[in-house]
Amino acid sequence: MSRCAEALAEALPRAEHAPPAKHVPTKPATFEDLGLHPPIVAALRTAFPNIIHPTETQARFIPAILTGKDVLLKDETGSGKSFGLVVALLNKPRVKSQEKGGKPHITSLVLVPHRDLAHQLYHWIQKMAVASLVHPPPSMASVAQVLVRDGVTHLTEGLRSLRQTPPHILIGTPQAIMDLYKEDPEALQLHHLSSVVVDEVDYLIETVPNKDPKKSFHKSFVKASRKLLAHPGVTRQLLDIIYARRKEMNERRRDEPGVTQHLRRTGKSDSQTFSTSPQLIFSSATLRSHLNNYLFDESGWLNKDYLVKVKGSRKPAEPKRSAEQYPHDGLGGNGVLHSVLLVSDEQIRNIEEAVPPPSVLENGDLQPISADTLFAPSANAEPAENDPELARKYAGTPTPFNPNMLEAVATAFALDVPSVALLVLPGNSPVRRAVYELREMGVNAQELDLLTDEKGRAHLLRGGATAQDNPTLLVATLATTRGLDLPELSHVFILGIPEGPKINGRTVDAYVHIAGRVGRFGRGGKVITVVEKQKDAETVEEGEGEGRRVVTEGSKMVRILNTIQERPVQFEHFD
Ligand SMILES: Nc1ncnc2c1ncn2[C@@H]1O[C@H](COP(=O)(O)OP(=O)(O)OP(=O)(O)O)[C@@H](O)[C@H]1O
Repeated sequence: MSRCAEALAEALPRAEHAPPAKHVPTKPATFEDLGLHPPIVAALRTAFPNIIHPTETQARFIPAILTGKDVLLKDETGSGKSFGLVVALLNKPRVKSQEKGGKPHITSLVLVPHRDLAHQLYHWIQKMAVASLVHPPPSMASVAQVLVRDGVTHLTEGLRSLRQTPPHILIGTPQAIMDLYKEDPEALQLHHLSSVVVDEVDYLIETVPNKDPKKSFHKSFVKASRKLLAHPGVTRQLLDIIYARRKEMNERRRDEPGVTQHLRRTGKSDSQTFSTSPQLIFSSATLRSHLNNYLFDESGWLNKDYLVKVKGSRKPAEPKRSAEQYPHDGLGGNGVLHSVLLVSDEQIRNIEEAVPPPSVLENGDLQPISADTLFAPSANAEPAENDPELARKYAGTPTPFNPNMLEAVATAFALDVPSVALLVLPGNSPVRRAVYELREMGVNAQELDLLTDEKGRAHLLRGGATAQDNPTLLVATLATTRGLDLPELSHVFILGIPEGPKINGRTVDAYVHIAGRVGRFGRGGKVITVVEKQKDAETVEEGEGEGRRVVTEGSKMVRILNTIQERPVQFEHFD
């Protein structure tokens, strides 16, 4: 290990000296109160001067992590979960080799669903490492590394780098980590890990909700459960490898209920088995009860004797109400406005249920820019042009997108977005093709790619949204936007109902995550879902007698918003 990395590692506290969790005082806690080591807090303050106090949720889970507990963490999008996790992991003591002069081991493994999120966490760590008081600054390879699938480079350069300099924190997608494990299990040294974090756990570990055996849809539950058994997913497989001993012990505890007491009576204990495995942290804004139950009762991975559940308290679940019963003035709880646009060949309009927008927007950044200003040619604007090769390629093939819907996005974007917006396409949509179509409409559209694209990475750095000459529309799918934090973002456009037309918990969660890209830390924002206005012949009816109602794409969106206690607001540029 390099001298500077050694120095940073030395600056970290020893495990046995980790300060105890403190009670959260009534005045805002400081990061030092949580037990974070002063050099880490100093680096945090220098790198992120706007971050002054820990959030409520950080004040609860950071001490738990520092004391080695397993954590089940659930709080709303933008509450600082991922950021707090990174800070806590940086603070953990480095796992050193037992051999004299041996290389240190990887201390923490962070599993994330996609490479852009891996890159974002790395970027936060890099900023803090650069700002640390250790001189010269530590080599980044010894502090953190990213391992994501990228052709085979993760198995060549990635593996070489891990062998050469095992990092304090390894961030990767489960597939890439599994590839590497199969190639060379020793490179990861999984048995030496001190912590494992699974961020966006509900995306990485699939579970099926338990259904009443008497109900007709019980069959589909059985089918889905069988499918899951046959294809458990890579994250489960990885955790089964890392926590094989815990799993065995938990199973033994379940099958032989008195085993723990028996061991204690005979002077032995099974707690050693649990504490020699790395602490395990699961995090997400949406952790449904079936997943929670699976993780807690069935998985066998957790140390239930030493575990905390941290659940956000900002928005308690309320009994279901109809849209009219919501008292608020249309401005969402966290300053976010939710709109739904219905698009047909003839027009773009708001859904009927939408209420007028609040007269004064709280966030000055969101004041719409006039169309004249936007469409005026600007000296600095760099129009995003399509590659002629692409034009040739796409010219002969029909677009997979409804042009009216893309046009609605392009128009709304031009009329209202001051700086940066995100367009989320349905899963499996060809992102490049959407970018092409939007550019043909004159939109400065870019594929969201934080890892390989310098322009993309720049979006992680900038602060709040200020009007730009040529606003950017970043284009992505749900799979690549989970957990991302783009400080400039003021608008999110969603093409169609997220996760398909069926309205269930999954659809609602998908909407929550997409919408959660704005409204972070009081920055406000707008979420505009664009759906197709069905022709009368295409509409479906539900229910009987007085309860009979026509189900449209618009009414489905109202249902989703109702579930999350938000009310649709008119997008003011359309009727
Ligand atoms: N204590 C804090 N004070 C102010 N800002 C913070 C604080 N902690 C984190 N942030 C900022 O808040 C933003 C959101 O943080 P983060 O991505 O960790 O949220 P999250 O809860 O993980 O969201 P999601 O559920 O969408 O993944 C980031 O820009 C981060 O820099």
